[in-house]
Order: sequence, then C-alpha cells, then structure tokens
Amino acid sequence: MEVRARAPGKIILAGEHAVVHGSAAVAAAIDLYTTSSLRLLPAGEDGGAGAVELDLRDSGLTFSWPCSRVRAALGEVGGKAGAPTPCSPDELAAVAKLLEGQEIPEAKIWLSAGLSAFLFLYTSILGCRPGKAVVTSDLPIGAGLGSSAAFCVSMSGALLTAAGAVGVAGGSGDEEWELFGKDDLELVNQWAFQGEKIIHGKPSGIDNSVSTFGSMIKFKKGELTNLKSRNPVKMLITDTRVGRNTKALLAGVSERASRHPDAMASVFNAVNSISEELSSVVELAAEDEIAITTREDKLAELMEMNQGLLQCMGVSHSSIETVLRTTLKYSLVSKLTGAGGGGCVLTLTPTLSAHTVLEKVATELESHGFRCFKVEVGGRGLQVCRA
Ligand SMILES: Nc1ncnc2c1ncn2[C@@H]1O[C@H](COP(=O)(O)OP(=O)(O)O)[C@@H](O)[C@H]1O
Ligand SMILES: C[C@@](O)(CCOP(=O)(O)O)CC(=O)O
Ligand SMILES: [Mg+2]
Repeated sequence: MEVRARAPGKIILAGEHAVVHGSAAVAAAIDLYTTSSLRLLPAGEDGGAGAVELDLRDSGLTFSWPCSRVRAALGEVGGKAGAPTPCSPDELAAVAKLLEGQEIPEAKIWLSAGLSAFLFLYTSILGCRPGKAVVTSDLPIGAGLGSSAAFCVSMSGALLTAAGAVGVAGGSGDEEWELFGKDDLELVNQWAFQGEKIIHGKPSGIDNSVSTFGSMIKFKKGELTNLKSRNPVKMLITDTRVGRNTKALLAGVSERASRHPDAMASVFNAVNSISEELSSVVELAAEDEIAITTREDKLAELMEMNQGLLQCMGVSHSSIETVLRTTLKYSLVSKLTGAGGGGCVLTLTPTLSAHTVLEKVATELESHGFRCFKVEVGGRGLQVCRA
C-alpha cells in the first residue's frame, strides 16, 4: 500500500520572530503543498534487512540507508508513534553519522537538516523497517513560506498512517484527498514539531500548526485560535530569490535580544499588539465598499508597522527593501514573511485595486529578477490519500 500525505506552506501576516519570544502571530495556509508518499517494502530480496530510502524528486537526489546500518547507529528505535519525543543529542549525533556516507552536493548542503529530520521521524515512528519515501513540493525551499514545516507535517502524516497510528476521518470534498480527525492531527502536529526543531533550532510551532490544521490562525505560546476571515485576504507574493536559513536568522534575533533585553522586549510587545489587532481586523465582516476599504487600510497599516519592527530585529535585507520601495510607488504596502533575510515578501492587494496596477507592479518587481505569484490564503491543512 502507498500512502500519500500533502501539507500546505504558509504566510505569516504578522508576528514572525516575536512569536518565538512569546508574542502573538497570525498565519494562514496557502495553496502550495509538499507531498510525501510512502511505501513500506519487504525485507531485502537477498535475505538482507532492506533499506530506508528517500527520493527528493525536485532536486533529483536519492538517499538510501541499509536497515542494518540504521540499527547499528540508532539501536532498537521505533514503537513511539503514539508518544512524540524530542530528538536527544545522542540521537542527533547518530543521525549525523548516518548522513556522513551520503553524497550531498555542496550547493545543496542545506538539505542535510531536512535529511536529519526525515531520519529521526522515520526511525522514531516506524523503527528500522524498510521503506521508500518520495517527496515533491510546490514551495520554494528556504524562502519563508514554511517548506520545512510542510515537509515535516506531510512526512509525519504519511509515516503515522503507515504505522496505523492515525486513520482517515472523512472526505475533504476533493475526491482524491481525505482528512484526519482532530486528535490524529494533534499527534501529527506534535511529531512535525519535533522535526521542525531539528531544522529551525528553536521554532515557535506556528508553521507546523498552520500546515497541519490549515485555515488562518492566531498563535501565541503554543495556543492556537482559529480566525474566521469573512472577507478574503488577497496577497501577492514576491520571492526575492535571496537564499537564507531560518535557524541562523532565529539565532541572530535571540542574540540581539540578549544584547538589548529591554529594547527588544518592547519590540516584541509592540508586535504582540499588532498581531492581536490584526487578528480582530481579519474577522471583521465588511459588506460595502467603504467597509472593505477601511478594513484593508487597517491591515495595510498594521503590516507596515510590523515590517518596521522586523527591521529593528535585524531581519530585513536590501532585496526586501527593494520590494517595499517598488510596491510603495503603486501605493501598495508590503512586509517580509517568515524569517526574512531575503526570501519572500507579502504585498496586500486591495479588493478594489485595478488589475492593471497589479500587473504593472509585478512586471517591475520581476525586472529586478524577483518572482511574483498569487496564492489562495486560508485553505486546508494536512490531507491524505491511500492508493
Ligand atoms: N522538500 C524538501 N526536501 C528536503 N528538505 C526540505 C524540503 N523542504 C524543506 N526542507 C528542509 O527545510 C529547510 C528550509 O527550511 P527553512 O530554512 O526553515 O525555510 P522555509 O521553511 O521558510 O522554507 C531546507 O534547507 C531543508 O533542510
Ligand atoms: C521566524 C519564524 O517565526 C517563522 C519562520 O518561518 P520560515 O521557516 O522562514 O518559513 C520562526 C518560528 O516561528 O518558528
Ligand atoms: Mg521553516
């Protein structure tokens, strides 16, 4: 049997980084997915124990670990599917050893964090059983749209389904994909968080939560509130194509916070107020043009304020500033999304803005070498399909 699980990426409308330090943040799922397919394999044909295989389709790379080697490195692991536990320093060291023999091209060395998360999740949930996972993704990787969380959520969903630890609860309205029940989603989310910790260092948990549960959420100190956005929030996304690494950016903000604890506490507090206000504005129902414009003006102003505070944290970048300046020429407000330092920028596209303006701004942004695309905001979280 093959299990396929897909999990969405996300945008953060307000509160990135500050959320790691206890502030509220607002995030929404987007309609770009990472899909993990998993097939358990019989033991090796030669009477051997078989292998754990990972095929990263988009990068054209495949990895294979003989089960005997996995067992020698990690001992008798597995059987923990129902009780997520963090990756201990010893386990992380053993996983790092398993990566040593693999040929990871220098230009893609950033994949090693994802490979470590995969090995940890696979062996914790399924033990040393042979199997093959194939991963594909619509998301740009390392660009602020939560590819790391979508990878961990889709992989945890597929592994837990194969282990029989979670089961499908019903249809999603889409013939191909089915949904999990709330408790099962909770279990997937907890495992995905353990994987995200390997990739991010100290994640807040917002990315894996929104990827698992979908929709638009307010998230504060691990508590999730579903936001009912009665009017659509429309965003243009610009990928600056400047690569960056969430773990390093998180560490940079934490170092700044330890150098300037009082000032940074005020910054995080201001972000908290922005996220709280933004989450109530999102829920406002706007029925006429004046109400729609008022709501969008408030959202824009809050995003602009949040961007200023992200600059204070030291996570903006000259490419992000170019996007801000370019969109401002067309009276459109933007802010970075995710960890910053490059990656993606959100531009609020007001309901009443002319189509021609949006085309012009996208053309100008693309003339800088950036890539623009539109996404649907606030859709489904994790979905599964068994073939
Ligand atoms: N499809 C994937 N295959 C393998 N690793 C992945 C995949 N998607 C994400 N990752 C891992 O997550 C890392 C990117 O995560 P991160 O720096 O948090 O950026 P973001 O989550 O914004 O895309 C990659 O360097 C890689 O280790
Ligand atoms: C910066 C942060 O708030 C979001 C990181 O998102 P991304 O990995 O850049 O997509 C970190 C976190 O909340 O774990
Ligand atoms: Mg990430």
